[in-house]
Amino acid sequence: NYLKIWNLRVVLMSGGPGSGKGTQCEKIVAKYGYTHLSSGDLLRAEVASGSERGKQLQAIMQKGELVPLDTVLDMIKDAMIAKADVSKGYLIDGYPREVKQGEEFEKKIGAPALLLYVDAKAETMVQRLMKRGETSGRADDNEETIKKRLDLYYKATEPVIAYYEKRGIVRKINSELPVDEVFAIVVKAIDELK
Ligand SMILES: Nc1ccn([C@@H]2O[C@H](COP(=O)(O)OP(=O)(O)OP(=O)(O)O)[C@@H](O)[C@H]2O)c(=O)n1
Ligand SMILES: Nc1nc2c(ncn2[C@@H]2O[C@H](COP(=O)(O)OP(=O)(O)O)[C@@H](O)[C@H]2O)c(=O)[nH]1
Ligand SMILES: [Mg+2]
Repeated sequence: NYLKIWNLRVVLMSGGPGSGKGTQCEKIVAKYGYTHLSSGDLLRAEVASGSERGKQLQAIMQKGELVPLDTVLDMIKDAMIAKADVSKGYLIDGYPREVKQGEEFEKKIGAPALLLYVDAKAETMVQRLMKRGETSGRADDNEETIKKRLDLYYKATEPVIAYYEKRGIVRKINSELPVDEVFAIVVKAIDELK
């Protein structure tokens, strides 16, 4: 089963902070039974554990900066291996965040079949995150950190999408639409895979 992860389908979910990745992932899991791994959630779980490593992560995330590449990739890989027996495929949310992370993912795990790119305007993303911040309890859902996350997204993460575009696996989806309309396009993209 250690080897099984290399044969399972990998779908990447990308897009800016607040673009609706988590929302769409939940719906994908309900329909397709993929194993959802959100790198942000994995990191927040480590923070919540109160470990020494968690404390270091917390400081980075609070500033809206990126956690070192190896830390996140190891967490994702461990989680993939742990689920290999029961998994029907993986939905990786929020990773890779920069081109280097994409390259490392390919080396250590493999090539993704599809990248779903949920795209919303910066203004929309800020609005959604400020709203989410009222109830999320997330230390980084505040105006100052949101701005930094957005800047870093445009600088570091958008080039990742361009990197996968060259391979023809990117499906760009307008996530300004209502959730169910966004999902209908997502379903089409996944169903076209074979
Ligand atoms: N591969 C990743 C994923 C997350 N993070 C850290 O975890 C924070 C939160 O990540 P995530 O939950 O993915 O948040 P966003 O994409 O900003 O937005 P959202 O929660 O809205 O999906 C990031 O700002 C960053 O500090 C990281 O360094 N590397
Ligand atoms: N109007 C609208 N709101 C959305 C949509 N997707 C997500 N949201 C809202 O935007 C916020 C951020 O969504 P989330 O899924 O956490 O985004 P992520 O940061 O990309 O994971 C949430 O509070 C959602 O309720 C969408 O397609 N349309
Ligand atoms: Mg999310």
